[in-house]
Amino acid sequence: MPFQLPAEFLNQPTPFYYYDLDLLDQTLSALTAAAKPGNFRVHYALKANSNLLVLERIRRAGLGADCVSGGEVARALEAGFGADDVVFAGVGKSDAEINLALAADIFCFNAESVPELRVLDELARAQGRRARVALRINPNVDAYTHPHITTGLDANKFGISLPDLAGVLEQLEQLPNVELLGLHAHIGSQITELSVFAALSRKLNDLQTWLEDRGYHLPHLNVGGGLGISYEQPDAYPIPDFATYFGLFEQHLQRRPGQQVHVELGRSVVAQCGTLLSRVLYVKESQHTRFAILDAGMTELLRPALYGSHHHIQNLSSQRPGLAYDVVGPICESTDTFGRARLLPETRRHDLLAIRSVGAYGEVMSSSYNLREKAAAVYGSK
Ligand SMILES: Cc1ncc(COP(=O)(O)O)c(C=O)c1O
Ligand SMILES: N[C@@H](CCCC[NH3+])C(=O)O
Repeated sequence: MPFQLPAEFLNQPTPFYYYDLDLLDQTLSALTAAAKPGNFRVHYALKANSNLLVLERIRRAGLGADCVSGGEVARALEAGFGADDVVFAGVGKSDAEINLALAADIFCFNAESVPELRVLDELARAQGRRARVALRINPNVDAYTHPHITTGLDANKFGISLPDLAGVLEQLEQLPNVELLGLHAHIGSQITELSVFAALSRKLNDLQTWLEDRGYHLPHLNVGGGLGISYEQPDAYPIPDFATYFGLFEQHLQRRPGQQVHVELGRSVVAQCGTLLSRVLYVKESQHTRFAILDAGMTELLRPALYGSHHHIQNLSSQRPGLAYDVVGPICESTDTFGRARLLPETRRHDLLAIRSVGAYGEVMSSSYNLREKAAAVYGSK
């Protein structure tokens, strides 16, 4: 079914974000069925979308929270996630953020370097606590995704590279206020070549054997997130292929007896339930190009400007014959473009356009550049 905006929102001032909470619930049901409760512990990555109404649905579905800042840890707790369901990742955690998470007694820090482990040890001692950690390793596995959102290659800033791991474990022995719970890896986002998760599993299997040879038996293994969605055909594929994703880990990851496997999915949970609604301000015909100039821009949705990413665009007001448009925003930047030569029904001033698949990394990445006001969010549910 192509996207339809519920009638109650037709007069809502644009631009605004619309979230289909029913689709979110259906996505969560598919996810939890595929994760077979007990087989995987799923932490939702708040960085994708941290709206409280969205978070509450996710929490009710039984997911934990994966946070990447003190603000996200605080938001997760506010949304009712239990501290023992919160993990805190990030290559540059500040002392204040670590202190907040320690005081809340969160489940685990995904730690990425020896300097960070030392600070965790020191701050935990000062609070009279122990910091539980998983070591984020950089497995050097290519995720075959956009280079800007690949995180698990040697060239990326994330994680501990494998040749350094022995040294890190040695240092860890000197840190009495840090407790090693497990390993963590995240190789990238918007992954559609799913065989990379089999490659990641094989790397982790080898690593576990290497660790066991040195006497380490770790109760937790976190394989990160990254499952991609269909930006091209959101109506044909509204719910990502969770069954294949979890199936690959079931098949290839050698889980040790009693070991808990964690995943941190963001985009695949929320992307398809969000739509950005915008009205056409002007249609401008230049020598070579026909522009549809919208009242939404890169301030509301940065992904096309940042990564050249594709979002499906629909004109909800017009059934007229099609024409090609460059769909652009009002911001004073040439990259403020949502799509080039897009075929749309003939488009006129005040037509309502829907930019699809923006529930993840949409509203959270908005800015006030050009002193723009933040777009509203509205929620639909039958
Ligand atoms: C460490 C970490 N975990 C989880 C995620 C969530 O990834 P995704 O939204 O692709 O599922 C990200 C983002 O790429 C990340 O950097
Ligand atoms: N913000 C990115 C993904 C980065 C994920 C976080 N490591 C996107 O819009 O696709």
